[in-house]
Amino acid sequence: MTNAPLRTVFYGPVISSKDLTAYHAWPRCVLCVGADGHIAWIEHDVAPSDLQTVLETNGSADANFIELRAGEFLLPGFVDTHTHAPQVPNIGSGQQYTLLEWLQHVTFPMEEQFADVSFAHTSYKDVVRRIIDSGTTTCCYYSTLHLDATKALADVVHAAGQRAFVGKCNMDVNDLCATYVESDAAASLRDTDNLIAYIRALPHDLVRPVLTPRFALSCSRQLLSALGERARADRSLLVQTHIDENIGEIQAVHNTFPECSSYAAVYDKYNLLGQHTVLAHAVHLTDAELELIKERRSGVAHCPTSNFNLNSGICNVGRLLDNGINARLVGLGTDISGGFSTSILTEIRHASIASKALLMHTGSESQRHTDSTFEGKPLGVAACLHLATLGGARVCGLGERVGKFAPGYAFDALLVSVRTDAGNPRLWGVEQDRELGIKRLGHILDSMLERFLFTGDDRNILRVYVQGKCIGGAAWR
Ligand SMILES: O=c1[nH]c(=O)c2nc[nH]c2[nH]1
Ligand SMILES: [Zn+2]
Repeated sequence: MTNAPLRTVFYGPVISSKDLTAYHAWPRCVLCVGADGHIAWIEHDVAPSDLQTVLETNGSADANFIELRAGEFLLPGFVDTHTHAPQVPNIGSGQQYTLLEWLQHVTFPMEEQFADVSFAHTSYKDVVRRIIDSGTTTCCYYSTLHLDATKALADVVHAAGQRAFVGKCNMDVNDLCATYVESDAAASLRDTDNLIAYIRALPHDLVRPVLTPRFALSCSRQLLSALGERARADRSLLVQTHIDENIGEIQAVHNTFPECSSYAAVYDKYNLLGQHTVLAHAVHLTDAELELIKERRSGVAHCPTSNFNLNSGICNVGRLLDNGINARLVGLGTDISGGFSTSILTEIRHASIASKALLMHTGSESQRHTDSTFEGKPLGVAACLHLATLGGARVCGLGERVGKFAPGYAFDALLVSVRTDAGNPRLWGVEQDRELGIKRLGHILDSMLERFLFTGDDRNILRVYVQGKCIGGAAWR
């Protein structure tokens, strides 16, 4: 029997998130990627002596065959649920500021330069390459307020083959910088509609448009209202914005929208709080806001590096998870250049540290909670992996397509190496022979994963696949 032409079969260790408390670690997995870039079939435990039979039974004996070497494994690609592409050139600067002064003195002057489309195109090529090679297979990008530069970003992402959401900032108000603002709500909407049509006309649907009211302070009521109408009329459109990041910002929102009871209530009033909304930060949510967001089933992009770096506060992610934000819909965001890293690995580390810092601050570990709750505990490896992959995919509405390895899912994946020859000396000593007993192999795989998550970098990410196609990584260059 022969099936449709099958493209590639991988044989070796495969790790994939199950939920916030557990992940699958299959040391001797066979995973077949079809010609369409989707996972065709998976056999979780195949001894070398059974391999040929398994391939033949699945009609895949003639497929391209890749056997992972000892010290290598496959992991679902990272999902960055919140970042700013035009701020990458600023990365690592301006850390003396808090949010509003940082926007004024560091960020808006940088973003203004993207009025020059040729500068934008050149910059975005570097930016997108760097983000892909960091292991991000799906990225939610903010561009600037410029239409043409945002089209350039969409073009670059499209050409690179990354899965992404690309949004043009809506900003018809800017009290912090008089030269970086759209002329009025109508112009902002016209450019937004133009961008949506442009992105939707691109030849494949890996890149999608996203409505991007920058934050409540950057939009007039008229603009918020019109954007909410668009979100309501087209449920396939994702919305991304910021919420409750910094105390000064929250106070300014209260002053600007005194008729609304909270920051979240502003977005809700204008129909921008829905199932397809990605809310970045959510550091200082009140209980009432938490309830509202939960009711609306919006997702949260947890951006711990940025929150530390801009001195915004520590988001209590355990509280969000326990309160079932959109069925536990929380992902990670690099929030460049509030955050200083293009890598979701950095967010994993800071998410872990943030959860421990909260613990130190509030005292001993919570005794009240059960094993399936998260508040008052350090985030474990399984939770970190989940937030970085499947959780992030769910936040941006792709949880049925990417974020884990299962038949029918797109093969968005990282081929990770913790071998000495990957060039990262901090990860020595974890190469092992596949002939070891299955239990020992599983244990080694746990250790490889944890050490990669906490000490790995782009040298360890040999190949980055999106929809079955290799688009980056250290071995691809
Ligand atoms: O971290 C942030 N980065 C930004 O660019 C921004 N704009 C509004 N609010 C913001 N927060
Ligand atoms: Zn941001």
